[in-house]
Amino acid sequence: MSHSAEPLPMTARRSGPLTGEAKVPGDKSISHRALILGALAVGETHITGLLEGQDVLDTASAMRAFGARVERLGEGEWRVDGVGTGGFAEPEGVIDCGNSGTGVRLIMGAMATTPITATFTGDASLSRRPMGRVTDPLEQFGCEVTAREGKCLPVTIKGAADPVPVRYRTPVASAQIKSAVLLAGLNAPGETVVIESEPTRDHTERMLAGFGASIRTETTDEGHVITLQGRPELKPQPVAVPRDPSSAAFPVAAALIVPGSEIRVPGVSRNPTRDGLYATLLEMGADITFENPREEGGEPVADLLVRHGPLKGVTVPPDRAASMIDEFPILSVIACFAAGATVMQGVHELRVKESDRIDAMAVGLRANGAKVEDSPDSMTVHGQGGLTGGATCATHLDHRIAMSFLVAGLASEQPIRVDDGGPITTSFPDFLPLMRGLGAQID
Ligand SMILES: O=C(O)C1=C[C@@H](OP(=O)(O)O)[C@@H](O)[C@H](O)C1
Ligand SMILES: C=C(OP(=O)(O)O)C(=O)O
Repeated sequence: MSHSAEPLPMTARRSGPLTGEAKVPGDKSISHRALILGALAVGETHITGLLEGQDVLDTASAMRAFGARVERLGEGEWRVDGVGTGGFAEPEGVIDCGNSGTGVRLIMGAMATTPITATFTGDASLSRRPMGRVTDPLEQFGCEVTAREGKCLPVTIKGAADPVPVRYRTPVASAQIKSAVLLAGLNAPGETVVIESEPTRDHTERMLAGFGASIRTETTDEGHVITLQGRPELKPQPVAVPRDPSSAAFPVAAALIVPGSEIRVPGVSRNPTRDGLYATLLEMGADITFENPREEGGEPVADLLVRHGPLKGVTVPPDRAASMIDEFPILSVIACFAAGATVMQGVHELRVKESDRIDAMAVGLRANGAKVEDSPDSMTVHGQGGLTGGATCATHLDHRIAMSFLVAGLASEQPIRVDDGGPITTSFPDFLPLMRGLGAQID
């Protein structure tokens, strides 16, 4: 579902030291996958720590529409009664994935090799995003796709009655493309293979293995090669969703740039395929310690202790981009408070997210006094140890753009306003109370 049509302006003001504990919500990527794999397993999957953001709630509704029983038992606690690989029923209505690229692309993959027809829609942001990157490889399995001009939503897929397995090299580093192909491969006979040049987040592979699928990953001369044996019987597993490192990035950034701050962020995933921002922050000289490292629900996690301190600009290499793809907007804010230039390379994918994130950040930061350069594939912020603020930023239906500018306003000289904070509920429904609890002035 799309969030309410009424824009929700918000303002962040210079705040005193942020202190306390920031319990950020469950990981969005893992939450989508838990619901989808739960729906494709035979029997009952019990999920704890599920992110109850709109993106994930839309995936839960979609799984119901395809015939799974999906029930909320309590806060973050959900039960999914799955229909088995290839067991999806034809949905009666249109599948509205709201704002979520992950939701729509993974669900298209999950139904493309079952002989049913489904039509997918989304909000204005999702309707602008490219779907051909997923529907092209799905057609190779034998499904039929009709889409709006430019291969955008609405998309209708007539699933393959007699699917064939696929060997596919992803043209861009994208876990959504990889995952859509693997999920389609679940109901194709034989081996489905995905080859990526750069490794991307591996939650689908980890969870498929956890649910009993035969899946292996090798690094060869061809790249990163993932091979899935089709038609497994997926066995329900308890899934404990770790806290989302992409959501943690916002309170972490706020603590780094607001003088005198010291916060703890417990139980955050430290999956190496998601860790690029934290590697970058350490190179910038950030005072972050990772305490109590442990394994939870098949993912490495740690408690973060974050303190304000001086930061210096760095160059982020292109081969790190995939491991921090959603964190560049907030990194560009942190970079304004560092000394010297922060250069972000290989970031062209940011142009096809909920908004063109390079443009949205460059325009908004410049309006608030920052010196920013951008190219089709890069962004450079010339850090001046602070930000003037005072301007209103357009968020373009993009939760990460909204949260990034609100964090910036906590340490800028003048308040920073966003035109619409409504989309924040897609990934971080408790962002405002959590940040206010640390001492942030946002209203
Ligand atoms: O697979 C996933 O859960 C995601 C993959 C990334 O997208 P791409 O696959 O388009 O890079 C990321 O930006 C998105 O927030 C979540
Ligand atoms: C890009 C994002 O999500 P999605 O692609 O699922 O819309 C994000 O959460 O930053």
